[in-house]
Amino acid sequence: MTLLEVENLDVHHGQLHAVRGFSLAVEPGATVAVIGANAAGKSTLMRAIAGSHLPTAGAIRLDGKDITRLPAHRRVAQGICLVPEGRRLFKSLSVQENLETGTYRAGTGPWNVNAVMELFPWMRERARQNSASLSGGQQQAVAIGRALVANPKVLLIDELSLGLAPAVVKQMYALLPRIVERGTAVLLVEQDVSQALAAADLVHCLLEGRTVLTGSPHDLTSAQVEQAYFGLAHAGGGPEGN
Ligand SMILES: Nc1ncnc2c1ncn2[C@@H]1O[C@H](COP(=O)(O)OP(=O)(O)OP(=O)(O)O)[C@@H](O)[C@H]1O
Repeated sequence: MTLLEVENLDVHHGQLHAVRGFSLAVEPGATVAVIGANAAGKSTLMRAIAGSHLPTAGAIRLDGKDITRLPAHRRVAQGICLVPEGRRLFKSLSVQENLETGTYRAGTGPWNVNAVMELFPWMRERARQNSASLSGGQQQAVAIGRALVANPKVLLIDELSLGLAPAVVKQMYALLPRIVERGTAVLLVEQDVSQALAAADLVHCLLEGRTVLTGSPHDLTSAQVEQAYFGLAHAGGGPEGN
């Protein structure tokens, strides 16, 4: 059964139609990427799936169960966790304390504070360090760890690479398979197209809130992706003109 299903989703900010007729399916163990330029609607989509912004139309199902109107905190308990854009750590708390906040309403599964510290070994030495004093990459790691300890079925990551040096981005992406191999599907939003294409089994390209291209990165040419990303021409390869 499809793990996460989004069907014909519309999301508004007042009069602004930010996400238009968006559909996607995330299968267990998959890594799915949503790419798109600034203001394409990526973060709005992630917040709608996480439950912090209610859609105006369409449906979101997890394990076949309709969660479209479920509040965000109850989605965490059902198995959806968001790593928000800009990390949003509790800056006055230590690394360990930030991780512990994620255990509230945690599901059962392989992840706990110890497992996260095995994934990011530097965290053990810095467990008591204030999170505000960490580098951007370290803060991103803590934000991912805080979401993982809730044992999500689907981990949503909004802009993994934002503000990070290329070498750090590479390290973070290199760890994604270790998350997926433990049974957590990943849905990520990314402006770094090459990283997203390298990591994902399936990619959706958003332009002004619509999917303009979708497919396996292996089947898409870089010209198709570029045209869809920048809205240069009819890109082909997916559901268009919703
Ligand atoms: N809270 C808000 N109130 C009003 N408009 C918003 C709000 N958040 C986003 N928007 C608008 O919705 C549209 C989509 O924004 P969104 O942040 O989802 O795009 P994005 O693809 O994530 O872009 P970025 O990569 O710049 O974060 C934009 O036009 C943006 O200005």
